[in-house]
Amino acid sequence: MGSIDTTPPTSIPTVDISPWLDEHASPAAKDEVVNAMRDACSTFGFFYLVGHGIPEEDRQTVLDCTRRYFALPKEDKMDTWIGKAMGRSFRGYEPPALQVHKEGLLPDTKEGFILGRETPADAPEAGTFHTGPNQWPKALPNEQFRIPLMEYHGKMIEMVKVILKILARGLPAEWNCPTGVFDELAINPSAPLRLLYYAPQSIKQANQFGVGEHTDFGNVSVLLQEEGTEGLEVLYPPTQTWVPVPVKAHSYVINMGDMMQKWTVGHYRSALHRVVNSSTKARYSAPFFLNGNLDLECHALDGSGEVTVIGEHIRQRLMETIGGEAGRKLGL
Ligand SMILES: O=C(O)CCC(=O)C(=O)O
Ligand SMILES: [Fe+2]
Repeated sequence: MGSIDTTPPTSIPTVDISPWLDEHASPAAKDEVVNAMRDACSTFGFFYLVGHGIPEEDRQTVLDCTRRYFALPKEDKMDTWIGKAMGRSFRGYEPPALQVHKEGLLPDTKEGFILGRETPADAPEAGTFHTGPNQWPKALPNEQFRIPLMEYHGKMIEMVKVILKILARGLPAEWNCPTGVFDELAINPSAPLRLLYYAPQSIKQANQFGVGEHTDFGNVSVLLQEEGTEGLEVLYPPTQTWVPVPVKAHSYVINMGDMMQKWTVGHYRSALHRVVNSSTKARYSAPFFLNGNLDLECHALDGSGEVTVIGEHIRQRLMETIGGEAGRKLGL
């Protein structure tokens, strides 16, 4: 029997996927990538991703767009208010204090702007859950907001497809899953990119966070954070300790969501995390969530029989954090 480690780790692991992307890398080097990602996702559920190939310039452009949006006057932001989004598409401005993650906590202080795959208003599916046209702020020229953000959004989907291929290879061999087991996830997926702003907090209340402790709902989350800021923490279950996740230059923070945990019957962990923002400095971040194709029926990969439809699962989880009247108004 192995001994239980009672020493909390000081950092989440780092996974370099450059050998996976390099056509000249050896099979052994690719296997090492698979093993590193599998170990990170089955212990922490979180890792720093490096060697991803997304140019730094693209990442900085997204953070510039985020700063630009939140510098707009309140009326301009409210012009894109999520309550004005088509049907149940869930796009646009999310004012502060919309989400409560746990009983006893005050609402999150963060505010956000949500965009996703562009579905024209006249498409038959427009206005169904998480599907529809984006709401773009009139005050920002397309070249300074819409165009670079949609380009980045497309790159995020492609990058997550690569991560899914690696994760598929890291599933237990006895499950006999094909290497394309996750491929259908990324076909017409629900894939929100959220621009987030955490206002400086001069007074920190013990029961209020930038984002209260929570797990992500979907399959794979890709977080871009601004360098020189801090606040993200991940719970390490064996010791029940919050491990800080400081920003590491040129990296993403990747984590598994609840749907991935359910689908893989806990092989990949969806870990609790939170953002403590007690800094007197503003903080910007841009998490991207690959929830996946909303109609997809996910059969538990160990063959045990449980079936979950992604759209239903995501809607349930959202209702738990944006319940009551606000949730009803947004079409949950
Ligand atoms: O802003 C961050 O660093 C993390 C945000 C987060 O956890 C979320 O939006 O789910
Ligand atoms: Fe999160």
